[in-house]
Parts: sequence; C-alpha cells; structure tokens
Amino acid sequence: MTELDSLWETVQNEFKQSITPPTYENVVAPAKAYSLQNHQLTVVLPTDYHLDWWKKSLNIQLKHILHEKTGEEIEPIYVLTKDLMKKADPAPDQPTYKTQTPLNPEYTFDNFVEGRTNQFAYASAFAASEQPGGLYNPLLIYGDVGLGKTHLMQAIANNMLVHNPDAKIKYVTSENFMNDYINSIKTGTQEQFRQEYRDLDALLVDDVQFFSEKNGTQLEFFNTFNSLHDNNKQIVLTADQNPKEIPNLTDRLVSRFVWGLTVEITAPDLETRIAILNRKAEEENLQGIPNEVFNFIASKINTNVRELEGALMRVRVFADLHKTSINEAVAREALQGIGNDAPATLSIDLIQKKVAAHFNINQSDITGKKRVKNIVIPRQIAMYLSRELTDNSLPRIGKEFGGKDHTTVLHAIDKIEKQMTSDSNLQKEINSLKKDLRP
Ligand SMILES: Nc1ncnc2c1ncn2[C@@H]1O[C@H](COP(=O)(O)OP(=O)(O)OP(=O)(O)O)[C@@H](O)[C@H]1O
Repeated sequence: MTELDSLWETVQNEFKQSITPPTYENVVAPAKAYSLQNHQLTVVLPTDYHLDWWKKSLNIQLKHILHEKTGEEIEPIYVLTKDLMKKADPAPDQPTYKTQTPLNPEYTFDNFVEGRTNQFAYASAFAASEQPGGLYNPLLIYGDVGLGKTHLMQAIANNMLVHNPDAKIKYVTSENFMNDYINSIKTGTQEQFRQEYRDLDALLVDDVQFFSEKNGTQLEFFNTFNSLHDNNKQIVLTADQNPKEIPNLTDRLVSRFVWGLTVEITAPDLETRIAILNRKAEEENLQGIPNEVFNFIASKINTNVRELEGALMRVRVFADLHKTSINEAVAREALQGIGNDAPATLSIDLIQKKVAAHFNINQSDITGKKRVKNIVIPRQIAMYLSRELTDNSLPRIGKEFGGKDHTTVLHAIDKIEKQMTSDSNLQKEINSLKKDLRP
C-alpha cells in the first residue's frame, strides 16, 4: 500500500465515524485519492453529484482531517474520473509524460488578493497570461513558502485557457520533470518525453530550486527551455529564493531563468492578510464573522498565507464542534499555541529597544520629538513594526511613542510601506528586524 493509499484509508475511516452510513457508502466510499503533490490532494469522483457534495459539505472536514493526520495544510482538488481520463489517457505499457498535476480551477486572478507585497508579481503574471510568449518570458516568481506562487502560476494557465481552451499547457513540479526524465531514460522513450515537453504552448514548473545538484536533469531542462523559448512558448517558473542564490545550479540555467522577468513575493502586510481572510470567508460561505476575529487571526499568523487559511478553517471547525458562532474568544481558544503569540508577548517597548539598538540610537530618541533623519526613519520603522507585529490600536501605539496622535502613526506606517516598494535595502532591513523580534 502506498503512503497515499494509507492516508486515504485513514481519511475514509475518519469520515465513517462522523457521518451517517448511507452518506458514507454513497458519497465517501466511491471517492479515490489520485495524487498528493505540492500540498494539493487530488480526489477523483465518479459524478457531478459527488463533486458537488464533496465541495459543499465535506471539504472543510477533509481539510481538517488532512491537517490532523499530516500536520500540513493540504488543499483538496476534486476532479471527475472522466476528466482525469481525458488528461492522462495512458496507453498500456507505454510511459506517458502527460501525468501532470491537474490545475486547480480555484487558482484564478479573481481569487487572488492583491497587496503591496505581491502587486508586482500579480501584474506580471496577469500580463504574461494575456500575452504568452511575449515580454515576460520566462516569468519567474520567487519567495517563501505559502505566499501564492503556485496560485499565480496556475492563474496564468487558467486565464490562458479562458482565451484559448485548446492551449497545450503543462503544469509540473521540478520533481515531476526529473522523474519523467529518469523514466524516459529507463524505458528508452526520451524522444517521446522530449516531444511532450516541447510541444506545448506553456510550461509551468514549480519549485525549480529542486534542480539544485541534479546535473543531468538541469541539462535536459536547459534544452527543453531553449526549445520552448525559441518558439515563443511561455515558460513560468517558481522558486523559494532568487535563482541567483540557489546553490549548485549551472550558470547557464540561472542566466536563462532570469532572461525574462524575475519577481519576488514577500509576506503580506496586515491589511492584505485581513483582506485575504475576508475573501476566504466569503468563498467558504462564512457569514457574519466579526472584524475582530479577522484582525486577531491576521496578527497571529503573519508569514504564510496557507497557514492563514488553515487558521481560519481551524476556528470554523472549532466553532462547529462547540456549536457556537465564531467570535474572538472562540478564535483565541482555537488558535492557542498556533502561529505567534505576538499580541500577548511582544511589546511595543521591546520593538522600540530592538530598533534603537539596530540603528545605534537611544530608545528615548525613538519616543522623542527630534526631527533629524537618522532618528525619524527608525522611529517610523518602529511604529510600522508595532502595527505589524502586535495587535495594538493606532492610538495605543501613538501613546507609547511619547503621546503622538494616531494620524502621525498612520502617516509613518504609510510612508514605510510605500518606501519598501522601491527600496529593497529597507525591505531587507525590516525583514531582518522582524526575524530578530520573532525568531
Ligand atoms: N494573495 C492571495 N490571495 C488569495 N489567496 C492566496 C494569496 N496568496 C496565497 N494564497 C493562498 O494560499 C495558499 C498557498 O499558496 P500557494 O500554494 O500558491 O503558495 P506557494 O508560494 O506556491 O507555496 P509553496 O512554496 O509552499 O508551494 C493557496 O491556497 C493560495 O490560494
């Protein structure tokens, strides 16, 4: 039994205990797990009726069980058997390189919340999808885990398919690519492999940092890349860091990766996190959640959007189990020990001390009134961090900065946010302070 089979058996057993026998027999038992890749579990279902049922009534619980069993936030994707057959279509005994991960239809530009830290990536991805093979080729999106790289990458594919439903698009992880390549060597079917990877309108490869040290695969990918690029076919790549910093990637591959446009996504700021939570609640049909709940979750989970979604889901399941509506107290209880406990432990005082030490000035300068540049900027940064890393209100922050008005705080936050979009050194400095404050 494969790991996936055994996980799916556990999942089905969990459902068995919580739903009625007829629902189990008719809806859960016929569902099969097809693949688990890239935090996405593909579940294959026989009919539209099953699809509807899983999406509307079992989705949340499935996510919850998967999280409990694996410790990870896994997104289920539901596909119909007939659609999967169309996609895979394997001829007997013949390896096929079409066994790509299906696209998640929910990963669209419409479902993506734009904010300061992902705006550029969003705009570039959208432009690439409107004019594939054009200026932004390849488009490489890089950033930490769970910040929306795969979402944007698949949104490109989904949008290309809206314009041209026959477009030949392949979405794979770099690991898939390597496995296909190795398989083709083993079975002497390299020609078929090459044809299938090169006869595409767009190739999307997730997590190219995985190519590190895999020299044979790098060479094969280099050739695939050149062939597609020479024919003006769109290439989209993601990585967890700037390709120039990925160890053991050949220079020529790195130079190809950065040929078109390289864009970074960084962790969303507080406002974007709140907007994302609102959007997710809407998508899940959760109505009437008070704003304090969104504020609380967003200040607790401040790095990874996947975890942000997971936290909202956890609060929802917790409220369901306790048969209560979602409020701040419920959210606090449900998320105990999850994310950072910044609101409780990280004080404005500590932020001021750290920022002062970092810039070699006194804490009294930070809270004081001096208007010289080498003090004003650290002061504004400290205000910005107090808003980002704690759940203190603007008036409260103003008070702790020597009794300043809340509009002064707002102005400082605004200024730092704007400056960060054009000044990557400032961005790095603030990220390093954040890490220091919350290791
Ligand atoms: N700005 C956003 N708006 C809406 N949803 C988002 C946004 N950013 C991320 N998400 C959601 O967060 C989850 C994680 O995103 P995604 O899988 O694209 O991250 P990633 O950067 O590819 O992570 P990894 O490196 O782990 O693969 C997805 O469900 C995605 O839809």
